[in-house]
Amino acid sequence: MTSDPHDKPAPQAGVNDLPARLRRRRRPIIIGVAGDSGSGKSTYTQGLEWLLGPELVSQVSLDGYHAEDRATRRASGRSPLDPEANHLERAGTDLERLSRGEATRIPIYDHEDGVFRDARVYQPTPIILVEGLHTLYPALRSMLDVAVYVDTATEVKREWKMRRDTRERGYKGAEAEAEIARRAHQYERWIADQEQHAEVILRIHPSELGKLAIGRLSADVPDSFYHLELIVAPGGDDQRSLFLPVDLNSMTREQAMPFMLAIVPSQYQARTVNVLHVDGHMAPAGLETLTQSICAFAGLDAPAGGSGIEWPATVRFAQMLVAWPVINRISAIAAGD
Ligand SMILES: Nc1ncnc2c1ncn2[C@@H]1O[C@H](COP(=O)(O)OP(=O)(O)OP(=O)(O)O)[C@@H](O)[C@H]1O
Ligand SMILES: O=C(CO)[C@H](O)[C@H](O)COP(=O)(O)O
Repeated sequence: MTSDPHDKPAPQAGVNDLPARLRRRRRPIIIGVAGDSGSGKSTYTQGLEWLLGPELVSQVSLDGYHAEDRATRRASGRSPLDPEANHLERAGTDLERLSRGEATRIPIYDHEDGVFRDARVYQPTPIILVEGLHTLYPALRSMLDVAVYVDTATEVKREWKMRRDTRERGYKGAEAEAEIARRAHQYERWIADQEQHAEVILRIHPSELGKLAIGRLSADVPDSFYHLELIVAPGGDDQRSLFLPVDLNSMTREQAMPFMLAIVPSQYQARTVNVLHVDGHMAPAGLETLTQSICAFAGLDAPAGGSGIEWPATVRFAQMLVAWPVINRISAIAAGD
């Protein structure tokens, strides 16, 4: 760790042939992502899959390790947020096998109807994204090469979860409401503490641009605008991840406003971290430059569309914000082999 992150050079583009290095490795790199249900874990890590492609990256969901399916939970009253209602030791054993590069049977939970499907034999890719409610619990944490936590404000998470669970997971509105209310204290009790173990934290709040205006904000703030807060603690000597590979100030020169950027070196939980705040309109040119800079740094071809989902610019931007420190860490690991 450094006490003064300012004296570090900016990252150079094109220094790292990451795909070739990753293909040469025998053991996968494991990225763990934890956070509440509906916080955006899958959404915000899909940027890594988009950048690196399915040959190099795949996801494992820990939801398959729930001890009970939805109908059983309704009868028992247990919550999937309770670590005791999950087979975390078994998840740890499976993850250990994957980390040795061995094909492993992974249990599958199907959210569409809330039942378990047949376990699937999973062939490890060079990078494995493990996402779930308890990913940074002790049973799993020691196997992770990078730990990420997504912390989305309650009101934002509520809206996203309501919409998704009623449209895609077969919940009735009232039922989804009741479930969210029931889980509020469970989140604080069982999930939130994992944040202290993460080296990359993404916080998402409602847009705060209105508070920065003098008098009244004279621009639209659509519902899709959020205040993103990216907290990065360097892993080992990896100082590059603290800084974005581009000067985002150029985004303020775009026609479209409003936009806010702040970079705040901080001490947080006894660690030196950098905190990046962005809020508002994510200009397409800035997003493109950020994507290209990450690709150039890692020696990646620019992604040719392909994830099947056209993400709004605000979501894609957050995906790239998370991808940057993670790719830095992956590069440092792959370079050290
Ligand atoms: N910036 C955003 N704007 C609008 N919707 C978003 C945004 N980010 C995520 N969402 C939506 O929020 C919902 C929850 O996201 P996601 O499924 O990624 O969460 P999760 O943490 O993986 O949830 P779970 O653990 O329950 O599977 C999804 O429908 C996703 O499309
Ligand atoms: O906390 C969750 C993580 O996604 C889910 O609620 C849990 O996996 C159970 O899923 P479902 O609500 O679809 O039965």
